[in-house]
Amino acid sequence: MLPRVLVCGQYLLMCHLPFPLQHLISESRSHFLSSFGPGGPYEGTVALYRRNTSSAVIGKFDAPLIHALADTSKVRWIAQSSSGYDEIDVQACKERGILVSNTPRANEDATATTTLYLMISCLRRFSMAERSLRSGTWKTPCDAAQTHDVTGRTLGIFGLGGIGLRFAHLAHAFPMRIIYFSRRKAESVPDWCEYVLSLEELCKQADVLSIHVPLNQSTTGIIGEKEIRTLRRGSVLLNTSRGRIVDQEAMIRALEDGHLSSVGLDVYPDEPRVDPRLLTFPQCTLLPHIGGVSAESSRAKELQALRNLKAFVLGGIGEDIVPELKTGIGNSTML
Ligand SMILES: O=CC(=O)O
Repeated sequence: MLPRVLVCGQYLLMCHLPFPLQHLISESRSHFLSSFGPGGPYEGTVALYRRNTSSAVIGKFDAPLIHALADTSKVRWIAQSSSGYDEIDVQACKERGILVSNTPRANEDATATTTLYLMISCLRRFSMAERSLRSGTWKTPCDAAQTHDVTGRTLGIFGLGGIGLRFAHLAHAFPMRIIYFSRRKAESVPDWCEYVLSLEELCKQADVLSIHVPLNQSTTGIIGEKEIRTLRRGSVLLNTSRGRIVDQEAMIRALEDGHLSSVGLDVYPDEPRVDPRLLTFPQCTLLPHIGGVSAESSRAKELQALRNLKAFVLGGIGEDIVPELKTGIGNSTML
């Protein structure tokens, strides 16, 4: 039997592939996990193409799912079609010899553009102004004279990966002063992109703090009460990464007492649920996790995930393995 790839989640491309694609037909997690055996619809599957949309049917790829998958199937590769892979328990994958790839780069421009929009909208209150026009009250209650120019402000970028750097370039055009903090000082970044030595220093200096680190154990809740209160009064917080990186309760308290003038969010801790208290701050701009999605980025993500799968199926090892799994690869290849 030819090795097969199972598509979990939305998949749009029509292209010729050197392996058969099976689409998910399961309507429950238990059906999914019991379908890899002999005679089952997913028999012969060695790799999965995955999007987060599959969670609605089969749930997150948490430790129980990964262990069950390893026990009942020959799956050795999960190609996540997005840059974030926090819905996959990579430690469990490591224990069971399953590799995970993601699609870094593919949505850098889309996500950076979304962050730019959120920043402009928070400072100039454009989303609020549009809502006043649409509700028939023209400019009221948005008072444009109370809004702020972007030019000349200090943008603090937390995490200077591909998206953070692309956003830095876009924001520098105003110009803004750009500072960043990452686990390490980035190589070959422009001189105008200044490294600061700690997250605390970043928060002290920024008028706008923008989050571009991935969600993992060490970043969960990393922007908490202390970091938010270290920002100057009236600062803006932007998050297009993952909701759980910010302590939502601390953020809402800071909106309530005016320490944060507004927040621009594309992500929330418990999506698709949005805490109703956030809707009571009209000056905030809130998007429904669409930041990394455009026609171009969706195509690029699918192509990149398929390239990773093709390399795995044909050569025994794919590309874009997530950092946590880059060591000890030898045991997990198909060959
Ligand atoms: O949120 C979008 C992504 O992780 O690509």
